[in-house]
Amino acid sequence: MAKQMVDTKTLVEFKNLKTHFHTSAGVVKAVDDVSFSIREGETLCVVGESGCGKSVTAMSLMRLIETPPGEIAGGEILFEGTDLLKLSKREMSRLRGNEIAMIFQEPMSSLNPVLTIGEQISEPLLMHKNMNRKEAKQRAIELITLVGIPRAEEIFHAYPHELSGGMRQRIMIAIALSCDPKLLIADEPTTALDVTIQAQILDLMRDIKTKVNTSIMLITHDLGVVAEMADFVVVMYAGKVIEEAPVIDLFKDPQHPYTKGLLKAKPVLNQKQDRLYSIPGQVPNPVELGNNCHFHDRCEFCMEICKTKAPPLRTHGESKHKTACWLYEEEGKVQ
Ligand SMILES: Nc1ncnc2c1ncn2[C@@H]1O[C@H](COP(=O)(O)OP(=O)(O)OP(=O)(O)O)[C@@H](O)[C@H]1O
Repeated sequence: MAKQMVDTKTLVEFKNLKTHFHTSAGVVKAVDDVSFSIREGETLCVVGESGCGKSVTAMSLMRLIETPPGEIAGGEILFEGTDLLKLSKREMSRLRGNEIAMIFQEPMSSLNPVLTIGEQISEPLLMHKNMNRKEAKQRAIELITLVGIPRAEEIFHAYPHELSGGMRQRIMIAIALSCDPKLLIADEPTTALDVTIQAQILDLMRDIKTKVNTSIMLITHDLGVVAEMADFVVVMYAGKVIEEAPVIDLFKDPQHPYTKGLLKAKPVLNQKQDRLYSIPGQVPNPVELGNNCHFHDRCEFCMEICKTKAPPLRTHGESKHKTACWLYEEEGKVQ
């Protein structure tokens, strides 16, 4: 596990973010009143089952939510104190790819098949860093080397289809890092890769972290990735943050029954398990969510209050560890 962070400056602050989608079936509250912060130099993992709102949170930050059907219905996303939601399209595109960069799941669909790797790494350098072609080429070759690809000069002239999946993802990381972003968002960056390549890409990201002081927002459903990469973890469920904590606290002392379930569902090496535990039930229909605990009907500790009232996300015990669960509230205990 990564070592615990000492208190540093906040880089990003999500404040009561609400991102909704208007569909024929009703309003999907994909992100429903979400607040958390990413500190400078920190790797923050957002974890949760499919459909819980991880990607929509990141896409809201990038201002890439398609409107309609999507809509940012409320809240703020402060980046170094500036609300990204209030920036003009022009101001936002100046930040995107420059101060904030993103790596997507599928590198092939993010790379342009008709441009060489060199042209694609150089583009943000020409656009955002005012470099000339020669300077951009030199920097591109440095970046190809930084992401662990040998024969950088040759790769500079290659096209995406000439590279393997793992190499293409390395190139996406090189493009994302080209302008020294303050924030790197990686949305399931290894999901489309096979297991050995996944491990190599994670090693690369960790290695890069020690060379450049970028904050990373890493989206994953894999707790193994969380354990290896995170300083801090935000657990989402059905559009809400239900627990957040420094990584060591989360693994040592998970509080929310959903987090406990996720941890139980993870296979443990060198430990015989007859059947892999899985959390009973399913994620609720996103158009039918009430103002209650969205996990209540899957929770073995469900109380009356859980069905009718949403629990607040609050500190219980260690100061950076927060949980949204009535089990930890006086109001819940008296029910
Ligand atoms: N364009 C859209 N129109 C309607 N609903 C959408 C749209 N995009 C996302 N959603 C809904 O928003 C919710 C959150 O989706 P999101 O992609 O953020 O989940 P996720 O946690 O990232 O899952 P995954 O790991 O599968 O990507 C889901 O219920 C999804 O169906």
